Amino acid sequence: MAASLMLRTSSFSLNPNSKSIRRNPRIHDHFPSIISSSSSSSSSSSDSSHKSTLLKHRRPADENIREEARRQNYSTHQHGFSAKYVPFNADPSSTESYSLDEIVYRSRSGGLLDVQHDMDALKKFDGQYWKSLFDSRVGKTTWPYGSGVWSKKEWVLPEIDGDDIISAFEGNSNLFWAERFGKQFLGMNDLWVKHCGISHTGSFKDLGMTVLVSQVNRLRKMNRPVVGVGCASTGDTSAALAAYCASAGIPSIVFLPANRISIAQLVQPIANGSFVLSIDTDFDGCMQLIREVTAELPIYLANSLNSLRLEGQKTAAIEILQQFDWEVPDWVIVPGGNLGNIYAFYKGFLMCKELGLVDRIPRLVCAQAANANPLYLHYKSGWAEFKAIKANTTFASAIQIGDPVSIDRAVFALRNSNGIVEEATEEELMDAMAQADSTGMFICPHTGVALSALIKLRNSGVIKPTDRTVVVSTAHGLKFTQSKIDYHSKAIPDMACRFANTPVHVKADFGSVMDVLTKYLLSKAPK
Ligand SMILES: Cc1ncc(COP(=O)(O)O)c(C=O)c1O
Ligand SMILES: N[C@@H](CCOP(=O)(O)O)C(=O)O
Repeated sequence: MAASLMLRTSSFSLNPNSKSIRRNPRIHDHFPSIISSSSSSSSSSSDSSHKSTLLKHRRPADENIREEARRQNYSTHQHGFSAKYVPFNADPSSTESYSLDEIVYRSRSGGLLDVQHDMDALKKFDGQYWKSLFDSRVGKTTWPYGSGVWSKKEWVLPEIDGDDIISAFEGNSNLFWAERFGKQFLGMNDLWVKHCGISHTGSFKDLGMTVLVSQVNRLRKMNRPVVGVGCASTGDTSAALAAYCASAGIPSIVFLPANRISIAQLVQPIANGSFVLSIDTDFDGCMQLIREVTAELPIYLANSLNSLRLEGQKTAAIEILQQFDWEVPDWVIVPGGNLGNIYAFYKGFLMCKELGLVDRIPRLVCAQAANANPLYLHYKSGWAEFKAIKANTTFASAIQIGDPVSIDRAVFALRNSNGIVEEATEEELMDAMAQADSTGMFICPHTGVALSALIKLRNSGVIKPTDRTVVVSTAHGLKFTQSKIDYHSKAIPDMACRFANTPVHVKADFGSVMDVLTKYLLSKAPK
């Protein structure tokens, strides 16, 4: 009785895509439990009170969503989907590979690793099948598919049990139509900002961290030697690591460059109970130290050197395609620092192409602060020998990185997507941030770097007015209020702060207030 109630009630879950699911009988064969909760309607009752009673009792009152998923056995093991670590960009003849249950960050030769999926198993299902499946999971609270990352579980960590997943239902972030910014500053009508920073800990790092901490949770249950999880950070990775570890009850350790991250970012791991080390060096120094430490102690490395992270981050690319109804934008612009994310985007787009969801991938642009621009210099040299640099201070503090661990991944992504690298000076990135904010956004300086790159590429005619363009916004503007205060109070040496909106100090009397308001309204009146 309870089960049939559940099936009937689920049919009222108003899945906007249930029609497309019904058109594809193969999904019913392979994911019966999923389909039963999305399209098994047998009721045409118009009695809405009956429907709402049924909705209320979708699962027994003493059962939570994780238990519900367990009972329905949403496992995908039976379909033979799997993934393993292989050396990044390995020669096709290479047989080196590692189980994802091993603790390994580098290949035998010391190179990067990549997570390789069994594409033959995934290809047994066509593009329409995957589109329908992913679409059917958006906007639900079904464990774990309510997450934008885990809604693509088969392409992320196919073998992990739902019980081991640590998720804050991250992802599914707003793809914002930047109507006024596009029109006013660029003459563009199809400009979008993917707000990855409007998320659980305020940056895109949540997408990768849910995957990494879930896998750690699994490893610990398997009694693998993982006492804690650690990272070096410019502020966002540490915030995400702290939150997901706190949620899982796993100790986290973060190495932060002293006095180089915002107060908002510093307080995040403190509040979430991380063991916080403030170290007198820059991010590259912290990164070096965490690599050495994780080689000695039972601390699992959570930086994007660990390719697990990128499996989660790549879902932002898939989500962009999904939000455009599986149409491919012309350009995607991503701010780059340690350079994992640009590769994650490439990988997400490429998987969609290889599995038949789309027929091409967008051109990628990686945007760097001119004060921390090793990739830009490498690009300008025609990809000659890469040279790490000493990164200078930048308002885009989360990308103040001179020796990015994922340099090879980034070069690969850019070369294979006909990509471009641009840079932005401090004045350019701060102006772009202020301009965007003046049109109703509230972005971080890193997004300012990406918007500056867009402005340059529009001005040079590389990006056309009607090109569909997505700028990836990587963190929440509220993490970087001090830089906005400095800008708007014109307190930045050698910067004109052309778009500053300085508060007016006014005496507390009616006449003074009237005077300033009259002047203001006259300046705004239509000419
Ligand atoms: C807010 C923000 N934007 C962009 C980046 C760059 O991402 P990646 O290091 O993957 O290049 C980072 C971190 O490095 C970040 O924290
Ligand atoms: N911006 C990052 C720098 C580290 O990048 P990761 O992706 O390798 O963890 C941060 O927020 O720490």
